[in-house]
Amino acid sequence: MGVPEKKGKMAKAPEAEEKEHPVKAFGWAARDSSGYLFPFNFSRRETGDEDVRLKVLYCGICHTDLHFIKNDWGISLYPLVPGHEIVGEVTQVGSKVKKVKVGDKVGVGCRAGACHSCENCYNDLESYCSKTIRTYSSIYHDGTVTYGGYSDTMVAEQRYVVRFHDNMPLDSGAPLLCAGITVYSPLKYFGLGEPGKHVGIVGLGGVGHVAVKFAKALGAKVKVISTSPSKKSEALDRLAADSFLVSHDLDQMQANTGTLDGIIDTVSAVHSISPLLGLLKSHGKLVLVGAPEKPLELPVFPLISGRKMVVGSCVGGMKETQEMIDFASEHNITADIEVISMDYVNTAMQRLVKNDVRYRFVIDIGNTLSCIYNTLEDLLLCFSTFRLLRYCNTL
Ligand SMILES: NC(=O)c1ccc[n+]([C@@H]2O[C@H](COP(=O)([O-])OP(=O)(O)OC[C@H]3O[C@@H](n4cnc5c(N)ncnc54)[C@H](O)[C@@H]3O)[C@@H](O)[C@H]2O)c1
Ligand SMILES: [Zn+2]
Ligand SMILES: [Zn+2]
Repeated sequence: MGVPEKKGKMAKAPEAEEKEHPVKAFGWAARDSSGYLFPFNFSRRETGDEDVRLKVLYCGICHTDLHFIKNDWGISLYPLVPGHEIVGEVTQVGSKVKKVKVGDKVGVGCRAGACHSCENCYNDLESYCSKTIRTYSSIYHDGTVTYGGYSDTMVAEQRYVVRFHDNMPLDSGAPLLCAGITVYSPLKYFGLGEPGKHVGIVGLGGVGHVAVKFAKALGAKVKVISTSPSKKSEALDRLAADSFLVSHDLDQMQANTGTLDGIIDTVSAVHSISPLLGLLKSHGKLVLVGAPEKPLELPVFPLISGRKMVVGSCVGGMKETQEMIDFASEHNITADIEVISMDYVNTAMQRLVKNDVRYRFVIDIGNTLSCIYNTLEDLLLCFSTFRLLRYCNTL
């Protein structure tokens, strides 16, 4: 997800916003920073001329969802429906939509809108627009709060919809809409995803494991740098990385000094970047995409002496997101996933905190969200009937 600047205290969405649009929607939302998600009724706008409506089928769980539901960055709007790795089937299109048609399989990622008139927008870099609108927990053009993909239905402007190819599985393809573009974009922009380049990937989680796949497919040599020696065989055998380095093994780190052209750092928590800078060649680039809630310490001397760069990257523009999906489709790149039902989401969040997932949870929204809804309705109906019968008996 686009990582926003930290601002002030948590905001609260006005209660009235939950039902202010004409189209009923149902999802799961966090109501406060306890991070617990509950079933939630809300509403979505009508399908506008430029809009695509979809039935949500799958939605990945990004660590950003966890940051947001816990208000780690101080910008969460509650109630908050997370989810920005959304795949679904188009059910309706506006009169000006040319890009997709009813029945197409499409994806919606981290962005719902932008100003479309600034330099970044002209250059198809919507995620860097100062008025960028996130898929959830953001304020849309009409002043209402955006809600994400842990929900049955979604509506998105066609510019923010990407086409899925027939050979792309919908469940394991979903995480590419955030994790995929988050690594594809800096690999391309910083010239690291190229034959002859040696790239390090730090943090073998949802974003990191996809980074290995894209970097390999783009022709780079890949080294995984991890705190967990247990991930070595997975990195080498399952993800086809070229080598593996345990970050707290000082001998291994020393032996690899000055070997990497660049590093993509996906770590979600505060950590020391000093040892990573040591792994870079002169003029090497450390690209931060992980978004810890507190600032990292920046050691200046290794930067000066090696003319090294520490840079950041925020998802990617919509044109590049489509390019990434096309590339992934051509090279059979998908995420390694564990598909879960909607009612497992709170357990999944607890497991994500403990890094207990290989490597991305994906919620089977299409088959499990409506069931829960129906089950809840059925339960309410049974309860009412039961009370009625009891009432009759006592007469
Ligand atoms: N820049 C962007 O546009 C963008 C996009 C997507 C996600 N993100 C951010 O990237 C981060 C990773 O997201 P994810 O979905 O891959 O999360 P994840 O939980 O799947 O993976 C995080 C990885 O970091 C490792 N890690 C955690 N704490 C660590 C520590 N102290 N030291 C070393 N390694 C540690 C974990 O073992 C895991 O491999 C999150 O902060 C997320 O918000 C940023
Ligand atoms: Zn994300
Ligand atoms: Zn703009």
